[in-house]
Amino acid sequence: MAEQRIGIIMHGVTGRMGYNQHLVRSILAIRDQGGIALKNGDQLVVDPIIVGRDRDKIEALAKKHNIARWGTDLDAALANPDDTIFFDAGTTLMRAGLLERALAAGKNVYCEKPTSDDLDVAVNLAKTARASGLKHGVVQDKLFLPGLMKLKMLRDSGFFGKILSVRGEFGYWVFEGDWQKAQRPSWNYRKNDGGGIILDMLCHWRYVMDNLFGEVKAVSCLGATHIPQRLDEKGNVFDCDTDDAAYATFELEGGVIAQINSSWTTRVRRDDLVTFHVDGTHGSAVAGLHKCWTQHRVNTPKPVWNPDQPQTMNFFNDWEEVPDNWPADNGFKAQWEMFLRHVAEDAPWEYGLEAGAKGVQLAELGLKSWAERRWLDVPKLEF
Ligand SMILES: NC(=O)C1=CN([C@@H]2O[C@H](COP(=O)(O)OP(=O)(O)OC[C@H]3O[C@@H](n4cnc5c(N)ncnc54)[C@H](OP(=O)(O)O)[C@@H]3O)[C@@H](O)[C@H]2O)C=CC1
Ligand SMILES: O=C1CO[C@H](CO)[C@@H](O)[C@@H]1O
Repeated sequence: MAEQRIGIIMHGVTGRMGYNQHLVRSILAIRDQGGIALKNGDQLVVDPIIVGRDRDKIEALAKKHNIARWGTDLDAALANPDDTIFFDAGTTLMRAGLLERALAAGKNVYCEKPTSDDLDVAVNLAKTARASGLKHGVVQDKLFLPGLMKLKMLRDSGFFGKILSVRGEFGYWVFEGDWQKAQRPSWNYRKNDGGGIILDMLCHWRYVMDNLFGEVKAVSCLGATHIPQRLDEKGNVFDCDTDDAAYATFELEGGVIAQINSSWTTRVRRDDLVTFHVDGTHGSAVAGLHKCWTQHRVNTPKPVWNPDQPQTMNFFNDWEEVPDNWPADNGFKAQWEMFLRHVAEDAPWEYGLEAGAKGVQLAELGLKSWAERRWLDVPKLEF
């Protein structure tokens, strides 16, 4: 068995996502498991260099995790021909510019979502990546969640019959930062810093719906800024000028109707932080991040509306859990492994920057629908 090295420039690893999901739980986990086995029997071994603007933070991370290569000079990192992948989980607004630079330096590129806050920029980025012949990709982590993979299995098995509708509930309470520390960065609530839950979440919902329930054809979205002021990381009060909740309805291919609420201002009383309830002619299912419950047409109870009596039926008892028939790895790591295989041995890959642009498109249309108070069609993008 021969060893093949792959050099990865990682940017944004001092942030929440870059550190937890991409550095520690993906690339370092892949390093520590000894790499990944390629089809030809070789072992692909990852060799990251972490790059960021804050020397102290980057150096401390490198020391803590035994990462030999680190730096603050991105141009120098991009100039090294031995590193063939550039990854970004930094701030949304810098993403497209960084990826353009990396593509110009001949790097394969992979990144967090959204690829931009502007559709034209996202489309041009996808076009540039396509024209370069380099490999490119965007994180679509929700597709790798066990709960959503179970929904896909149910759909592929024909369990649902015809899918009629989908109700998605995403969210939890994000503390304002006064008497409890906020658990999200403050830029999420400032438009000029790339914040807003519509931009954050509609790009996820685009690939979830396209891949699991039907291509998105039209959107109607109402946003809200429920909490007008919060405290930032330094304890200073700031004005929130962008949406912290979004109430959206979508028309999908095949007549499926999807409603998805996304909120940082809701208290959870449901199975998980995100749940999708799918109703079909033959069966229904409710999936959270990991678990999924089903109710087939033959197991469907027949309730009778009688407001004069307390409810006697326990509706939760009529659902059966889908077993865990395959091992669940971290979804970000699973997608990283696919991307590494795509780069190293041209393995199939469906998550290019075109998919990233489609996510930005839905977010942009969601914002426009809110501003103009109307339904909008989702046109097909050309790359
Ligand atoms: N797929 C998913 O589930 C999720 C994806 N995301 C996406 O990930 C990205 C990062 O989000 P998150 O981790 O929450 O954000 P954080 O605020 O935690 O991290 C931001 C990162 O960007 C860097 N950065 C910020 N401003 C600058 C600048 N001016 N110049 C250079 N570097 C800068 C920070 O570096 P420094 O430490 O030096 O400040 C840090 O590494 C966003 O695009 C977001 O949409 C976010 C949440 C979930
Ligand atoms: O993109 C995202 C996906 O889900 C996460 C869970 O809250 C969010 O933090 C987020 O910003």
